[in-house]
Amino acid sequence: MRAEKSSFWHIGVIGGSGLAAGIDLEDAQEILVSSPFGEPSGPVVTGRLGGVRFTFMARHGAGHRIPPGAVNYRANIDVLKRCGVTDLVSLSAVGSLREGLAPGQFVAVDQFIDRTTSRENSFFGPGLVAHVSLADPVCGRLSGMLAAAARRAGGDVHQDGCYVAIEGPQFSTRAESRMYQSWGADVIGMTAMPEVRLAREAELPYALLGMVTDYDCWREEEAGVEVTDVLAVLHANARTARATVAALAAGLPSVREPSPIDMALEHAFITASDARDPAMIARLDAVACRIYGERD
Ligand SMILES: CSC[C@H]1O[C@H](OP(=O)(O)O)[C@H](O)[C@@H]1O
Ligand SMILES: Nc1ncnc2[nH]cnc12
Repeated sequence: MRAEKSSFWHIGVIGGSGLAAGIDLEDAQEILVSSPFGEPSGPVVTGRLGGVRFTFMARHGAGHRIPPGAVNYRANIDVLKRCGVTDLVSLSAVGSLREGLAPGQFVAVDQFIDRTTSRENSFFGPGLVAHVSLADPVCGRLSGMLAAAARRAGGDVHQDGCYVAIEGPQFSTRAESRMYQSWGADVIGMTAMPEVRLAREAELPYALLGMVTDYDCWREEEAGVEVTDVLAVLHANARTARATVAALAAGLPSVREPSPIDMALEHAFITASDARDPAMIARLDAVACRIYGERD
């Protein structure tokens, strides 16, 4: 395992609802990678796109078997890091909390409000305490390139969206939906948290492109969200989502300059070196490979 990231891009893509079929990769290989954090959502598919390595994982597993609250986000991020991913892109279905964000459009998300209640949200804990900064949870460089790629692929893309992550699996009540609007959230979903937190702990720059599928339930005159409507919009936009990934590959600079997020753990540990739990350290061989991984 590499201790430092190389100057080559290796883009991880986590495909959400409607994207379990994956992305089109050359020389694609399916690999089941195990993780000390338990079962990931499934195997990854790794291959190349325009000379760039991509590794894809279906967030809800093949056939969408795993609900948002049961996704093993830690194992998924650990596995992607273990594969050598340098940067991580999430393609997610989101509901809109704004009139101006219509179904079929895309939103580059840059902020989050976490309303999830029962998920493992850190790789660290008793025996090894770490606090990373999450003030700017998304990588501006990656998010900018992803949004530009989505536009080149024909998508209508809004910038600077705030995503409220709910526990689900039920959709919100109308009162909740209006409350989230009043908090300044623009879109709503069930999966970005704790994925964003864990990507940062794993020193992986992260960007999320939301595909707006519905208006949630804040519009009095409209019925609540139905999965069939969500899926209809997703299927109509799946081609653009795939074309976005291809456009991202085509638009990446040939050399990956380092990101400050590559060093997110640098000042995060607070547990004294001699008080750190060796068992905790052992399972961080991928997540914190820069610090605790085997060196070549
Ligand atoms: C099928 S609608 C609800 C479902 O869709 C979103 O998932 P993902 O972010 O993986 O695309 C949403 O967060 C819910 O999990
Ligand atoms: N309205 C909504 N609420 C939560 N998650 C969603 N995913 C897509 N639409 C959603």
